[in-house]
Amino acid sequence: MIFHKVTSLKGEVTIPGDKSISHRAVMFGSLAEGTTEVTNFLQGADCLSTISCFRKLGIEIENTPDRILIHGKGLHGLSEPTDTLDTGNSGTTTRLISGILAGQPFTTVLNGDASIQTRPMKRIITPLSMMGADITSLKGNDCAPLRICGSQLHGITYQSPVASAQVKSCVLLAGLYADAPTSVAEPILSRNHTELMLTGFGAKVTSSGTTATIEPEPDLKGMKIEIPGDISSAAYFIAAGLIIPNSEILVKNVGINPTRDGILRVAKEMGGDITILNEKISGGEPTCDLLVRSSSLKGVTVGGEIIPTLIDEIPMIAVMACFAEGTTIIKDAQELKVKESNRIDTVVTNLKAMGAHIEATDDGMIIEGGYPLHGAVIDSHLDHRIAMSFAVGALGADGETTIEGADCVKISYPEFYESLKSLIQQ
Ligand SMILES: O=C(O)C1=C[C@@H](OP(=O)(O)O)[C@@H](O)[C@H](O)C1
Ligand SMILES: C=C(OP(=O)(O)O)C(=O)O
Repeated sequence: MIFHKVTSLKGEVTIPGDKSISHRAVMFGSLAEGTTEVTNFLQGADCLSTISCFRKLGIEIENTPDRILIHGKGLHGLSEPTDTLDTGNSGTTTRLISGILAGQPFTTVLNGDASIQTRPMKRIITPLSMMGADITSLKGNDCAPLRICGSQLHGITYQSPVASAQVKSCVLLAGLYADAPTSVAEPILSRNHTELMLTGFGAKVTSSGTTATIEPEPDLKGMKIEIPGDISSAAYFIAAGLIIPNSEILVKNVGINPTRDGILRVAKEMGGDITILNEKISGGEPTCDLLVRSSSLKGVTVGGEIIPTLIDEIPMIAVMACFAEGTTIIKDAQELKVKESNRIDTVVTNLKAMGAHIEATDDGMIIEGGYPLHGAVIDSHLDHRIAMSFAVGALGADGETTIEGADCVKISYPEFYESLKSLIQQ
């Protein structure tokens, strides 16, 4: 897909449903008694992978344009699938479903695409094995394909070495099937959608600092869920509005859960002109609209506790930093190496191709902003976050930019390019 520099972005965009929350609605709705009705569900390929897996586990799920109906069968209502569950490109599907499958009285094999088959699964194999699960990486490389022979699980207290909501959620979901309460502590608090939504379904989940604890065998009851817009998708329009001159974008329906809102805090610290409007609670999560205007940005240091709250937005922050005066340092972000692509490498290589002054570090990158970017051929590595971040960067770069594998945005934001184009002023 080819992009050129634009002079101004104006208008409004409504952000589609949150990917993390959409996955969880399907999973928890499947484990609840009765029907769960979900509106503003994200029809991205990752969430469709979750639907397909739960259908194979015997759950009837009606997917219509205005709502999803999940006919849950209760905690013990899943049935043995007849073939491998395909988790596609989705780390969230792979890791969360593994926690559920560990507690089932049957064996399942899970696999996904080439990217999923390189993503680390030892981080879930270790705690699930401590709980008594029999889980094997079939190629012996601690990645998918995984075979999970479910069994009676034991409650554990687990200290996770990584701040990861996927690890935390996996262990808490296995804890639904354990013989005693299960606790997970993490080095820094990660997104808490699992804790919030499971509580809504009737589970007993308590959180204290960076530790979450779940009681086993709750009666989960189907419910209605309105999914808020995904701040990780909003990030592209926030950045676009700030870096493109003469721009004003109203970004509507953005989830601003404090465990996810790091991008807003960083954009404001960089000098971004962002006004929060219409704050409300939707589906148990805080949401708002954001009015974003072109701004003169300055470099910042991003590291420590804020990292889990903006981990998926770092490619966009790196591109934004090229349009800011001064130095931006991104650190404590080693997790970027184990996403859909190695996002330290893919960001640094592609930004260098556009003329940016950027160096990779072991846990992030250092960017000298203020040097104009020029068009280049960008390899997305089929990573949706890379394609979207560079599409925005291309609108501020001189000349022509080609994004290879641009179609991968279907993973988390199928309408991304249409929404971006609708803002371009001729
Ligand atoms: O739990 C989730 O929904 C997610 C957690 C994060 O991954 P980690 O748990 O690996 O940090 C994030 O990068 C991913 O996009 C979605
Ligand atoms: C890392 C991501 O997702 P997942 O881990 O679910 O593949 C992402 O969406 O940026």
